[in-house]
Amino acid sequence: MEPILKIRNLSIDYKVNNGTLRACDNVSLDIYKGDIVGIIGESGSGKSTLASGILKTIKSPGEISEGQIIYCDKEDKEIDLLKLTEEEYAKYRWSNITTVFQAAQNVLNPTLKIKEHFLETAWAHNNKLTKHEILDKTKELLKNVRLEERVLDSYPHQLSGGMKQRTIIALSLLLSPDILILDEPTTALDVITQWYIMDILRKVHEEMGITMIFLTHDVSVIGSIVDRLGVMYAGELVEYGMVEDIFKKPTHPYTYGLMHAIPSLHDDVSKRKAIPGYPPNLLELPDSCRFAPRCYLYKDGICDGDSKKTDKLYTSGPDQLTRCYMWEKVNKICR
Ligand SMILES: Nc1ncnc2c1ncn2[C@@H]1O[C@H](COP(=O)(O)OP(=O)(O)OP(=O)(O)O)[C@@H](O)[C@H]1O
Repeated sequence: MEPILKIRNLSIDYKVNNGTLRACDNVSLDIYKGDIVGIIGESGSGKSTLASGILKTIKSPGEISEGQIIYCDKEDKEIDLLKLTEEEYAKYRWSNITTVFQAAQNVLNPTLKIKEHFLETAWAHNNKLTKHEILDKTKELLKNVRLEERVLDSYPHQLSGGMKQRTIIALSLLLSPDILILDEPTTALDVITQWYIMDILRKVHEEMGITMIFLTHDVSVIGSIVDRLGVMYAGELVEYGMVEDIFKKPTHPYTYGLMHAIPSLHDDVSKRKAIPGYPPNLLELPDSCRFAPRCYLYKDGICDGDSKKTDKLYTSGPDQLTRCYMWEKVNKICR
């Protein structure tokens, strides 16, 4: 399988009053064509910053300080997105790489009918399309997200939150992009609507083969849909691999903690455990490995938490990478 996106040593900083905060630190990962990838991590771990980096929407006081994001287009041409000017990148946004985020519903203009959103978006990228062509495609997309055609004549305030989110998903697919980035796409919705939307996205993926990147703090929502899972902690990617491997054999103690914190219907809820402690303040990182203050391997003296050894990712399985150099011990020692 070929990567569609190669992220290399991506670092993104925010300049704040009391210093520079590196929200995304030296992140490298390959996203493969047609895959569904989940990026999980606690609040503040840098997921949204990573998404904004890929979309080149980082705003001051943030800036991309180093790295490359190579996008392989539909003709297999490699484009370094970070080298594009704002104008050049605009050609790729919507048509190639698009996004749906948590507060996406607010991007619907309250004074425009839903159909006008579709027409304006399509014409902004290709003014040769006829109204008929756009509405035909729109109706097909609405069907994919299980919305009736009548929503076309509605105003946003006449739709429920879940309907608005499905409208945005349909809108994001209008120009047949090949990458869809979903940043907490269902967080603001109730649990039933969350599952309904995840099911729709699964079907959209089946039918369109689009590469999807989900960013969320809630692994239980995406666990059943993603092929690969990346785990972020304090700005770093700490583990990346196939979702079954990560669920069955996590090789970073943080991932282990996350997997054992998820409640399940099949086992004793009292066995679920929250990870003790809190993520570090990114302006006052520990001298040790960033996870050491919360790690059993470190607390039990099995690992010395040497930060220099966490500068890179180690191969911990045929298709699995981890930042923990004691990864072989993780499943034996963690509890
Ligand atoms: N505009 C900004 N200015 C200053 N710091 C920022 C800004 N945006 C994000 N940060 C900081 O960058 C770090 C990563 O934030 P980010 O929003 O990327 O994390 P996240 O994992 O997406 O969290 P959440 O799930 O809560 O959205 C945090 O410490 C945050 O305070």
